[in-house]
Amino acid sequence: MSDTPRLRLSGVTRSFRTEAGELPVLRGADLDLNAGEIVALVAPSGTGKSTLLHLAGLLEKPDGGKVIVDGQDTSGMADKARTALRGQSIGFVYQFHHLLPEFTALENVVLPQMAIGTARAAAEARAHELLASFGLKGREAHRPGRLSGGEQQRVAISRALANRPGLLLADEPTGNLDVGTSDLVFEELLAAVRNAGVAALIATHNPDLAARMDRVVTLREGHVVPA
Ligand SMILES: Nc1ncnc2c1ncn2[C@@H]1O[C@H](COP(=O)(O)OP(=O)(O)OP(=O)(O)O)[C@@H](O)[C@H]1O
Repeated sequence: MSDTPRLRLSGVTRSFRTEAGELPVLRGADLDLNAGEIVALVAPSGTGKSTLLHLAGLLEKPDGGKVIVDGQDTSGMADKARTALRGQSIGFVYQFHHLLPEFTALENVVLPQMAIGTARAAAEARAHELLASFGLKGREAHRPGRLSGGEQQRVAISRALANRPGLLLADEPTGNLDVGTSDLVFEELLAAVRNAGVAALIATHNPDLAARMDRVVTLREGHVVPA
């Protein structure tokens, strides 16, 4: 495994224009995430967790500072290159599954692989393997609407890991599940991430879940600091 951090945020700034004026959310945030490291992001509502995850995930650009993914500085990158890097190196899990409702569980895991050029047969084999590892053997042909909330999140996690990303970003990944299911799915998520040696940044409001990760950070006055 290389020593290059899977994610490096360096002096990242981001503010939003609001009716009350300029709202500085991130004021020079620094964070290094090494391969295999699982970090919890626990911070009060409105302090910038989603903003940070969107910037780390190359969904938005910072006003200043650097977002470096797998050693690649994304600052001056063209949109096409950012999209390619995102597809190849970053997996996302959201609070709500965001699966494509018209496609089966299998297809939802196959499509992001085909989007980066994986052949269908190989993508299907990988999808079968991932879904089986989350206990979804026999459910591959179901559409999301016919799966339980926990099953939907397991498909979403399979999808996030499908391209073997170096970095997984998750925003309250089990936040919409009941407590028992949330614990179970969260354990499965952590096990899969550890197995794959993926670096993960996981925002959660749940201190019990955060305690199971390697490190807990928070946001204070626009900076990432140890919790
Ligand atoms: N596009 C935007 N335009 C204006 N203000 C925004 C925008 N996005 C976020 N904000 C503001 O920036 C601050 C941080 O928002 P963000 O969603 O990152 O917080 P959060 O910590 O993820 O909150 P929560 O835990 O409630 O999801 C909030 O005050 C929010 O209102």
